[in-house]
Amino acid sequence: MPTADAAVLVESLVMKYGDKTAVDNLSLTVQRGTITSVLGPNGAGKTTTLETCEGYRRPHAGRVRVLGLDPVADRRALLPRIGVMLQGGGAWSGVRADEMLRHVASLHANPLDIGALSERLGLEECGRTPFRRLSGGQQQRLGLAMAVVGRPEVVFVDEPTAGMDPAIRRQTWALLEELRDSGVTVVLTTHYLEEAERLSDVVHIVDHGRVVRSGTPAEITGQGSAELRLTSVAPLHDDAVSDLGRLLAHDGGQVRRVDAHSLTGRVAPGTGTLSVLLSWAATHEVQTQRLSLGQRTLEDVYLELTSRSALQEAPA
Ligand SMILES: Nc1ncnc2c1ncn2[C@@H]1O[C@H](COP(=O)(O)OP(=O)(O)OP(=O)(O)O)[C@@H](O)[C@H]1O
Repeated sequence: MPTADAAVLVESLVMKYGDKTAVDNLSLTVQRGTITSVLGPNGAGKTTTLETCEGYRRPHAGRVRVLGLDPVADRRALLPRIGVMLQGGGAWSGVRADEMLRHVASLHANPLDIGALSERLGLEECGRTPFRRLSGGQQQRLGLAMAVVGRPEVVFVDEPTAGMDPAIRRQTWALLEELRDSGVTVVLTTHYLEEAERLSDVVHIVDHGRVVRSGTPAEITGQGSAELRLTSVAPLHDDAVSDLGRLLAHDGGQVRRVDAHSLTGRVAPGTGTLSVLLSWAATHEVQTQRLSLGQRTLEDVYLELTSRSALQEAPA
């Protein structure tokens, strides 16, 4: 992946809070004009990484560049070119929503039309409400408006749709997609994996302060292969399981036993696999209690990558 002209470049970043290493040699690249999601469990180091890109924190080791600039040393040059939506809104508690948005707009040379943006994000109804009195979803919307009003080249949005109702969440997706389509780079974190899968051009999955998988959602979910899950009423014979493995291997598939009654596998999608399965079940007299053959989701892969370590850490 080319990195020279990247919107965001994070190289071997290390961030510590006292003795605790929150970000542990993390590297990632965000290409211009993409929606790139940084995903990971609570405490994985996503916010710390974003805050370092935004210039709020100085790297303990490693290098961060945003639009080719150092977010700390070149802060004055970079600030007008980026937009930041902090977790929890980031506005002053007593200030009215419309005043806050006008104030942020006034800091930029060529801001978006405030009326249109407020309408777009359903903020007109609460313009006169002090920030602390806004609902959680309204605070999020105001935070997003403040991040994008200055027409940034790169916008960092930390959990933008947390607390939003489904309709507003969709409007927010549309706004982020429009920004991307107009050339803006969007870097976001979210715990909604369906949202990440739908919106992102590229996804970085972070766990324990490191990137554990990067790619497009299609690459990560392994489009081109399907997930097989089968549970039999009676225990499955070893012969039957290895026979199925042999049959599906012709199309590059593989299966593995989960327990006495169940198996799982990565197989070629389509009717060929289905007919192999049906004739195999007839040959070995396997009566299926459950049989599913479908595309893996980003959530499946995410849980596989991150729950393994969560389980290892769980107290005995
Ligand atoms: N100011 C701080 N002081 C001490 N420890 C901190 C501080 N901020 C974050 N941490 C710790 O650093 C680690 C990474 O936190 P971070 O907020 O970056 O994670 P995250 O991936 O954004 O999590 P979440 O999904 O919950 O927002 C966590 O263990 C957290 O407790």
